[in-house]
Amino acid sequence: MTTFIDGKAVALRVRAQVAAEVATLSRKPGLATILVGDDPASAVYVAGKRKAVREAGMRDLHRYLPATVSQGQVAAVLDELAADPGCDGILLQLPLPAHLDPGALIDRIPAGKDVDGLTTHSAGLLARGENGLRPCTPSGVIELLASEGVKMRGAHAVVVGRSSLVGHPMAEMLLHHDATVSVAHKHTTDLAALTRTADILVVAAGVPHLIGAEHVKPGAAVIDVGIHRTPHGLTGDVRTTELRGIAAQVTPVPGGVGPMTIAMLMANTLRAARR
Ligand SMILES: Nc1nc(=O)c2c([nH]1)NC[C@@H]1CN(c3ccc(C(=O)N[C@@H](CCC(=O)O)C(=O)O)cc3)C=[N+]21
Repeated sequence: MTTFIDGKAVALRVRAQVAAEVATLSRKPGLATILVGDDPASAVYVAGKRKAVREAGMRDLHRYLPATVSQGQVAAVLDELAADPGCDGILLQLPLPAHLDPGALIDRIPAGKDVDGLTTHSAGLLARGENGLRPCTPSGVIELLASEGVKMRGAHAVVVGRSSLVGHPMAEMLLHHDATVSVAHKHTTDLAALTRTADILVVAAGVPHLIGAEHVKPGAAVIDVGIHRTPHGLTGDVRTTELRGIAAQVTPVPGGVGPMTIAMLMANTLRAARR
């Protein structure tokens, strides 16, 4: 029996809880999403985040900047939001146009407003296991595993992908939950041999349909972080239908990890506002 994890339902629960707590605050938390340029996928994700902000009873402080904007102009917007007491969280949507340096811009966000958990400061707190704001997508994966009762302590977790947005923080968060963690990437010599030893398999490779039945141990929990727009609709990094009857749990795309990313962003913004 394979359970298809309903990420949308878990996300709605998290968002409802955030909204209930926001309603008790004397001041509405504000989240600034910053979208640079006209990448159509980014526009969809940012629209989803702004809708969630409004539905949580928070203030939408969205900024749009044209693709031709300079590094200094983006920095000025970030600095203005950093100084604004009504702004509790700042999210710079990635990817940025190629002429901009994302690392330098992200690091202008103060740690207390880093609701994406992507600054050098937040990454350092995560690496040291200290309190801080955590990246939303790996937080959402942890929340999904917990809500499904998947045991992390002592499990072998394999993370496919090592990006600073997902793979790397994901591995660290699984470590903090006492899993034994392996990280695979494009230079891994025998991917299937490694992933077949995984009790928990988190796939964040950015390669459509990379993972199939031959990669999965019977009874494993498989989390698909990939999201790709094809002429036939959205698909992930996992050939999910092949895993029916093999995996114990699997997340669909859409309706799996994506909605959790947005839910954890709302939870981070509430946390940032409280401090
Ligand atoms: N600074 C930054 N922070 C991010 O968190 C960030 C980012 N940059 N860049 C891109 C990725 C991607 N991402 C998603 C958010 C929601 C869905 C989502 O809601 N997906 C829906 C489908 C929505 C659709 O139609 O595409 C689902 O999977 O069911 C997906 C992907 C956040 N990202």
